[in-house]
Amino acid sequence: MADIWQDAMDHAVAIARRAGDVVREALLDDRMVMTKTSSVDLVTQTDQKVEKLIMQSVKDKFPTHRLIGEESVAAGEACDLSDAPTWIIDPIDGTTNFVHAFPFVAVSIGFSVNKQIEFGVVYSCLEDKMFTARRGKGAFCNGNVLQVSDQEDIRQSIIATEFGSSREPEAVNNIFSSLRSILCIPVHGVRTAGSAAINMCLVASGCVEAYYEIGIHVWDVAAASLIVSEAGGVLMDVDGGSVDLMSRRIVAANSRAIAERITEEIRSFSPPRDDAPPQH
Ligand SMILES: O=P(O)(O)OC[C@@]1(O)O[C@H](CO)[C@@H](O)[C@@H]1O
Ligand SMILES: [Mg+2]
Ligand SMILES: [Mg+2]
Repeated sequence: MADIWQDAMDHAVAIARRAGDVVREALLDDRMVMTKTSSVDLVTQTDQKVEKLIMQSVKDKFPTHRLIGEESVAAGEACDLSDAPTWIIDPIDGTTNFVHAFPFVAVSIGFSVNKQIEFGVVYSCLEDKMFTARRGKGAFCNGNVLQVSDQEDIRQSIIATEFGSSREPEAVNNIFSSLRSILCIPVHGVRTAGSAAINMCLVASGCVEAYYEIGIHVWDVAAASLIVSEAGGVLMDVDGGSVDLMSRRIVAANSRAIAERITEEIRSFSPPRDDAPPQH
């Protein structure tokens, strides 16, 4: 039976690759840096240019589809996920890495129907790695099958996370408290790629056993969430319940056991949801 979303997924891969060309070309220019929620929450004209490129291409080809984009939301658009076919876009996941030419910079495109991710595309454009997943059909990197790690012992695992963009002492203490508890399980190591999407693709690739973070947004993780689950991984809320991609909290792991062990060490809190009414 023909896959009704194959055309859309093919378009996502093609536009992600084209967006990657724009990112690589921009690396050669002087990257004008702006800030958003804090002095370390960076955005560039390339983020905005890439999001416009992706969104316009979707509007032209799929005019009835809805769009959620990081930079559009930052400019005041709503972040409401309905049952309608919806493209969930992070034009550059890893903007700080982009500004510093640190080689983990991803274009992330998730596609949701009835609030279920149907396909995910994460293009790590400085590595030229195209991560893809179609619901029920597996996860791939440049066409090669992805499978999570079979490591069952967390003490022989590497865990990924991010420090986020807050430099408020209380928020930083919270992050480091969880980090210290996890490091001292002990685990083999903790890594931060600087991109949630790439951290999750590393889980899907079997390179790290788990990734967790509080503070992510739906556009950081929508595409990679399917890539993890189609590679045999598990998604969970930081308190151990079901993951909610709008909650800004996630654990992605190679197994339920390791995911649950991670949740035991996280000092959880609840940031304002992505779909929360705007604060006036
Ligand atoms: O702003 P960007 O570059 O799209 O997001 C970069 C990022 O590192 O910030 C989030 C919070 O730490 C991470 O989850 C996410 O991947
Ligand atoms: Mg991001
Ligand atoms: Mg971004």
